[in-house]
Order: sequence, then C-alpha cells, then structure tokens
Amino acid sequence: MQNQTKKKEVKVGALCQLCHCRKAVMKRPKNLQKLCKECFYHVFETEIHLTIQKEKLFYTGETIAIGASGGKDSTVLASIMKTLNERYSYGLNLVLLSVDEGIVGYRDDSLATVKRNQQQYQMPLEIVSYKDLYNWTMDEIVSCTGVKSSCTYCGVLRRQALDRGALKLGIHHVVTGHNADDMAETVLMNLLRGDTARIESSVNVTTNSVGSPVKRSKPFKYTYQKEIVLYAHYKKLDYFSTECTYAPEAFRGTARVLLKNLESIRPSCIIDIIHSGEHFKLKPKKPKAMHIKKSNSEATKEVEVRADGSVSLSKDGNRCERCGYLSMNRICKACILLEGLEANRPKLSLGESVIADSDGAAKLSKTLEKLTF
Ligand SMILES: Nc1ncnc2c1ncn2[C@@H]1O[C@H](COP(=O)(O)OP(=O)(O)OP(=O)(O)O)[C@@H](O)[C@H]1O
Repeated sequence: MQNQTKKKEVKVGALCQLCHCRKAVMKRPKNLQKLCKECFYHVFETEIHLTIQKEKLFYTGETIAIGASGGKDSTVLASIMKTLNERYSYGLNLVLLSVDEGIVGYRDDSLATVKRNQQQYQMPLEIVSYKDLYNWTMDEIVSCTGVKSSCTYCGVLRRQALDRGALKLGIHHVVTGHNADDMAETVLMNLLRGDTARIESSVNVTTNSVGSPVKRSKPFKYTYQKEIVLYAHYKKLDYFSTECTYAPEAFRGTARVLLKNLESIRPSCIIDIIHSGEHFKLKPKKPKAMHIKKSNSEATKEVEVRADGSVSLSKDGNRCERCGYLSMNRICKACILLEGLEANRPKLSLGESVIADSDGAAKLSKTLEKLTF
C-alpha cells in the first residue's frame, strides 16, 4: 500500500484541482480528482460531517461509544469523531469500546493499538470479552466448529457484545467504521443470493437489533475504503493492519473481488450500488398467521410471521429465555450458537480434536439467518 501511494505521489505532477496552488499528490479514489493533501483532508472530513448532519446522527450532550478494533476503519473513525466533535462543537462525549473475541496473535495485538489510541485521543476505553460474556473465546469456538463458519459465530456474538458493552456503560449509541465498500458488498451479496428482504435495510445508516435499546450508526456510509487508508497513511495514524487469522466469509470475499473489479472500471459504482439499495423498495407483504403447537399442551396460539421469515414466539417478553438478554425471539441467536457449542465442550476438554461436520454448521447458519436479532 505504502509503495503504491509513493508511486502515485511521483506520477501526479499537476496542481491540485481544488485550490489550484499546491501540488497534487494523489488522484482521489472516489472521483479521480487530483488533489493536494490539505484539500483531500478537507473534502474527506467535510463529507463525513455532512453525512452526520444530513442524517441527524447525534444530539448535543449524547455519549457515543466508538466500536474500536484497532484496525484502519475504526482508528480513522475515532480520529475523525474527535476532530469533528471539536471543530463543529457537536458536544458529544466519546468513549472507545472494544470487544476482545479471544483470537491469539490477532486481537491481543490489535487491542494493544486501541490502548495506544486511548492515550492519543484521550478517550476512556472499555473492553468486553467473549470469554467473560459467553465463556468461550473465538479460538475455542474455531477449534470446535472449524474455520468455515467462524464469521457467522463471530458476527452474532460481536453484535451482542457491543450492545452489552455499551449498556454496561449506560450508552445507547455505538458508531462503527463500516464504510461504503462494506455497504456495497452487502447489497451485492444480498442481491446475488436473492435475499431481497435484506437489501433495503442493509443500506440504513442507523440500525439496531430488534428489541435492543442500543442503536448502531455508520458515519462512513459514503466513505470509500481506499480514502480511509489514504487518510490514515497521510495523517500517520497508529493502526493495526493485519487481517483476521480466520478466513473471511467465503461469499463476502467473492462479492469483495467483484466490487474491486467494478470499482477499477468505474469508481462511482460503490456509491451507485448504495444508491440503488436506498431506492430499492419491496412490495408490501401481508403478515400471515400460522398455528403452532405449544410444547406442553395441545393448545395452539397465533404467532405473527414477519416479512423476513422470523416469528415472534415470546408472548410477553423481549428477553431471551436462557440468558435474559434482550431478544425478540424466545432464545437469542447467541444462545442458540452457544448451546450447539456446549454440546461439544466435554469432548474438547478430553483433548479430542472436534471439528463439527460442515452440514451441521450450514444448518445452524440457516436457522440463524431466519431469526431476527
Ligand atoms: N473487536 C471489535 N471491537 C469493537 N468494535 C469492533 C470490533 N470488530 C469490529 N468492530 C467494529 O465494526 C467495524 C467493522 O468491522 P470489520 O470486522 O468489518 O473490520 P474492518 O472493516 O477491518 O474494520 P477495522 O479496520 O476498524 O478493523 C469496525 O470498524 C469497528 O467499528
């Protein structure tokens, strides 16, 4: 990356197309405009500020947890949030929130970066771990299930961990470094597998798990990954650049390659895909009613089947029957996963190499996809 950036610095010799006085040092990835460093900082920061303003993401006095993984996206996010908060007097209290998934040689090193960021940005830091919350580390999970479904487990557990970490601090709003490339990838993935019900929601700037009082926002919704990397590089931000030890989700990887190829031909395609997602509207569906048997009696009750196929089983509760954490389903996604894992725990403790068969993992993933979270 550094080499590529240096090459570009030498090649682009013209004046900046915005200020017309300083030497251009880059072609802006989003629109190929030739810019100097200062003008790049200005457009990059201003676009994020405009997204925050247009979407009315925050209110004065709000406390915001920044999901901090130590990677480039969340490190730039912490830096930008601090800069914009001071420049435009947002009046926000900013806190770093990290989840330690328990991946030796990856997350322990990236958390060391977050701890340095805490000093650099002068923000409080809270770390919650899978081990404390679920009594499992990701390394233990992978040794039990195999690497193939690791992203499914990690994604579900991390979303809940971020919510729980925020609530522990009395915070109801988490921002993450998900960027335009991540969004466009998700739209493409949903489109390619015909999961139209998710396309509309996959481009929302703010989301929350059903029933959760914690919302999650993405100030980088329109920010290109390449620009985040350039910003971090020019600003010499301290971030951790190693990829996760476990393989990225296979289908997302394919969508990523496809998107990169499209971007190289037409840079605006990332934003265009997001805009397509924003304008995508499903025909309204009538809620169906179905009868299910109660487990301990012959009586039946009516349950609503939601548009995404999930069902509301709990009559009066928004809480998981197992862990008591907020959930619109009788048993939350995390508990469904943990239950499957616990079944293999005794074998693990005897030192056997347990790799659950891939059919089992795929079946579990399908079950999870049908549940809301
Ligand atoms: N362990 C974690 N603790 C806290 N927040 C996290 C963690 N992992 C991911 N996030 C949040 O989710 C966002 C997207 O995460 P993802 O796993 O896609 O990583 P990424 O695109 O490599 O981001 P980053 O460069 O910040 O690591 C991150 O930018 C961050 O805000």
